[in-house]
Amino acid sequence: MALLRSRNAKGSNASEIEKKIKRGNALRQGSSWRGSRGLVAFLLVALCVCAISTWLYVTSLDSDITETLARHGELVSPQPRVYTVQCSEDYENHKRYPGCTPQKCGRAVTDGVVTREEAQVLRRLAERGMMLAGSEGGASILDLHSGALSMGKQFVNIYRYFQDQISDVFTQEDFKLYRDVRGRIQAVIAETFGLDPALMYLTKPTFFSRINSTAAKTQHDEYWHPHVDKVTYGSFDYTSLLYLSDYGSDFTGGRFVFMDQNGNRTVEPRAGRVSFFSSGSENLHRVEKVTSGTRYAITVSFTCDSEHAISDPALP
Ligand SMILES: O=C(O)CCC(=O)C(=O)O
Ligand SMILES: [Fe+2]
Repeated sequence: MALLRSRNAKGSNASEIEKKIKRGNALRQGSSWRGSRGLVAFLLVALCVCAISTWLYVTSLDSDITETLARHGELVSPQPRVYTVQCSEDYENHKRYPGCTPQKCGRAVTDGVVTREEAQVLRRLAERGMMLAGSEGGASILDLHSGALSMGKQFVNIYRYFQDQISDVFTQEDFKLYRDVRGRIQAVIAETFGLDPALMYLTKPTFFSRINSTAAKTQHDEYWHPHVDKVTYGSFDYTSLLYLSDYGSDFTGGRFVFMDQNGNRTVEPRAGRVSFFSSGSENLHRVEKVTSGTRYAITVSFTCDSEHAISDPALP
């Protein structure tokens, strides 16, 4: 009996030990599950941090832009949006022309000077002209005044090369529209910078540009380099750009960027939008590479020096 009891006692001891072991295992399992839950939470947080940093990095790559002066979707009208900047010393190395030489420098954007319909007519004119030839690389120009048109890796004079065919491509009305638009741009520049429009002259080059994402074949195709118009073109005192297509729908990339010391400021092209600025190094700028589609614009610039004046383009 005693043996039996002691065996029984041993038996109940054994089962208690077994229970304890099971409880211990269960507890250990529970705590390891809790441990792995902590690990999963940690991994999730780490993943989120990675995703947010990648997103921040990608958006910062997309734009080194500090400020957008005019977005594609907004209509800047009737008054131009004007940003004043301090004039550079560039003008001091040139003869001064009172009533024209920049005393107030800056940049401005307006959608109230050229209608979208007029921009479309000018764009068709550019398309027809460039259909005659065009660069092999991504950037073609057509200078209506000199007749220079990109052709392959060179330029041809459309007026000489295509002679009589030209009247099938451009009409007198096209040239009249160019003149009207040029006059309106001249007036808005004069008004904005406090100039006498009669003392400003159209200067060369004045050209249509067509840019797409084809790889550059020559230096002429490398439109994206930062530059100062007064240095690049010499005679320019005021530059204007009339956009003939829409950023975001006709093309991507291709924003105009003012490169200031404290950041980049961009203008998003919009058909009919005129962007204008004093041409000195206070307005260092570049065009972003076009990543898809085709971008059309016209550069129309003015000088204060009558010796650099050109007449409006006309059919020969
Ligand atoms: O097309 C543009 O937006 C700018 C062109 C330009 O910088 C230039 O013609 O000098
Ligand atoms: Fe420029």
